[in-house]
Amino acid sequence: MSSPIFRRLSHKYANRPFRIVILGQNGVGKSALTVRFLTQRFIGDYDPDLENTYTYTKNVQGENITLEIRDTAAQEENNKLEANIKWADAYVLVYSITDRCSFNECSRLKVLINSFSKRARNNSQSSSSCVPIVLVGNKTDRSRDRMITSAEGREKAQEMNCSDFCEISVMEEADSAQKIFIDLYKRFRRPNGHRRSELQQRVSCPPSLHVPDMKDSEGPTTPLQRRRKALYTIS
Ligand SMILES: Nc1nc2c(ncn2[C@@H]2O[C@H](COP(=O)(O)OP(=O)(O)OP(=O)(O)O)[C@@H](O)[C@H]2O)c(=O)[nH]1
Repeated sequence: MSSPIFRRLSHKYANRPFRIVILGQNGVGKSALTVRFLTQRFIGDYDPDLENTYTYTKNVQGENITLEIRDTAAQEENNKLEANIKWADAYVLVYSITDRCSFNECSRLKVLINSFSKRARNNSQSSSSCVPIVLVGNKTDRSRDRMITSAEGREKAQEMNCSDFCEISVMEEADSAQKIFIDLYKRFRRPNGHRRSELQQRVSCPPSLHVPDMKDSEGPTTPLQRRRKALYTIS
């Protein structure tokens, strides 16, 4: 039988919000994606050095969901990255379709996720399982400058054993940003507030291209006023 302390800790853990961290090279649009999801708005420029964690609550098909979303600063030292990877339940890896360096950076980040995320390590024991990672190619509005094809992106997502892949223009699309986060939650959430068993997580899930789904795409009602190093609550 488990001790009372263990029961208290596991209860606390099971009931905490689902945590998503956004990782990627500088300038790929991590902050733009985060703010697009939280507020439905596109805001052009952000302070590159800030890291923010936002709490987001929303009713999705009759269920109240709470997410914690951490928008990281790109120039993070490895120990900060490690802490962020350990903190999260799921990962959004962003690159710009106009920048091959940012695409390659996703492979490095995946290696770090494999090393530091318990869930990734467990999943890697089963070749058919996937990790809660969405690979996102941003800036599709800049198609003339495209360096990474959609096929390459999809292939990389498969290689990296990601759960999903999509391309997006955060500047032009609000609904796709919603879908990225809500789908991650739906796919990897803890049913009835409880953490999924490892067995439940070990499902085969090849990455696929997103088709925007309007059902869950309404944004929060309170606009984000400004960025600051803090914990934001948006509901
Ligand atoms: N054309 C285009 N520009 C975008 C898009 N998304 C973001 N940007 C621009 O790309 C630049 C970088 O965006 P950020 O959101 O600050 O990128 P970031 O990844 O958070 O960058 P760091 O904070 O430096 O890590 C800004 O000038 C944005 O306006 C997009 O979909 N299309």
